Amino acid sequence: LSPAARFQLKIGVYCVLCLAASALAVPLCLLRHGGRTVRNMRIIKNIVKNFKYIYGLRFEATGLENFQIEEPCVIVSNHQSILDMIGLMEILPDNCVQIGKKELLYMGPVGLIMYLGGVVFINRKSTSNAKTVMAQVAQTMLDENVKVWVYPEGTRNGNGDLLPFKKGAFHLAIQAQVPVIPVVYSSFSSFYNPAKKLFTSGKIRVEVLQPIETKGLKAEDVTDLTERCYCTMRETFFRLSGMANEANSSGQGPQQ
Ligand SMILES: CCCCCC/C=C\CCCCCCCCCC(=O)SCCNC(=O)CCNC(=O)[C@H](O)C(C)(C)COP(=O)(O)OP(=O)(O)OC[C@H]1O[C@@H](n2cnc3c(N)ncnc32)[C@H](O)[C@@H]1OP(=O)(O)O
Ligand SMILES: CCCCCCCC/C=C\CCCCCCCC(=O)OC[C@@H](O)COP(=O)(O)O
Repeated sequence: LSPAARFQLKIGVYCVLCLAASALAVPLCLLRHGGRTVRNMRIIKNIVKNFKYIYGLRFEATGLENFQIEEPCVIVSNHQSILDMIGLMEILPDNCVQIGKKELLYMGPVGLIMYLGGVVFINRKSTSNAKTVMAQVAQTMLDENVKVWVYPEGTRNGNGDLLPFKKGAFHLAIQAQVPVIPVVYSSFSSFYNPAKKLFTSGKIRVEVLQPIETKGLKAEDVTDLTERCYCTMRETFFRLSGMANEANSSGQGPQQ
């Protein structure tokens, strides 16, 4: 097999695996909990945690104790690829739902299992819709003590740096007055690169950083909170990925 065909095959297997595992998990979730609830995430997690063995991925996680807080929180992490779902389930704390784009709902059994797991779907093309949904989430997380996982880059990005952060996650944290917990995954580029048709086994470092408190912060502090979080996560990303620290710019976004 050529490297390109091998790459396509591995991705194809991943898609089939996700579809098949979802089709298996749907009846399990329905029998166990009867419908849409975050408690289904435990079932999904226990299944997905085995995917890493198929691809020879190893995870080395530190800072997991930072998830041990009583109150809800907003977890923000970097987003490199569809493989992030494996890294997500590797460390996902209990009672935690993710924010996802609504297009994911239409992936057959995969959409259904996300729905059953309590994933909150937003329409990224409509800021007002996204804001309304996020405001409801702020209330729900307090009422039901759930954590919310957001990818603040808003899209996948595997180019070896972080995209500038969108502000939704930070509005959410300030509205609910709950801490932000940053989570950083090291770069996949040494073992996974679609442009180079590279997909081998590899090790991923994950660090759960200390909670950043938002008590007393107001809407006008969102930009500052976003930027602080971005800088900390970018530094951590370069450190975990073994790259020279390029994060000496003061603001968000790639340096000119
Ligand atoms: C069993 C086997 C199973 C196998 C398969 C299993 C599968 C799954 C299991 C479950 C796993 C689920 C995994 C799901 C992963 C999903 C990943 C994704 O889909 S990532 C993409 C979607 N997520 C996001 O986009 C989140 C990040 N985006 C944001 O936070 C954005 O801010 C937004 C979407 C809320 C809005 O974006 P946009 O319209 O582009 O607007 P902005 O530029 O961000 O903001 C415009 C101005 O509005 C202000 N703003 C933003 N939000 C708010 C708010 N909530 N309240 C008030 N104001 C807000 C913002 O500040 C901007 O104003 P400015 O003046 O510029 O500051
Ligand atoms: C009957 C319909 C069949 C549809 C077949 C689709 C098969 C797809 C199967 C498995 C794919 C695995 C999905 C795992 C979930 C990962 C979520 C994810 O990473 O979404 C990407 C999104 O965050 C960002 O989107 P963009 O980078 O902006 O784009």
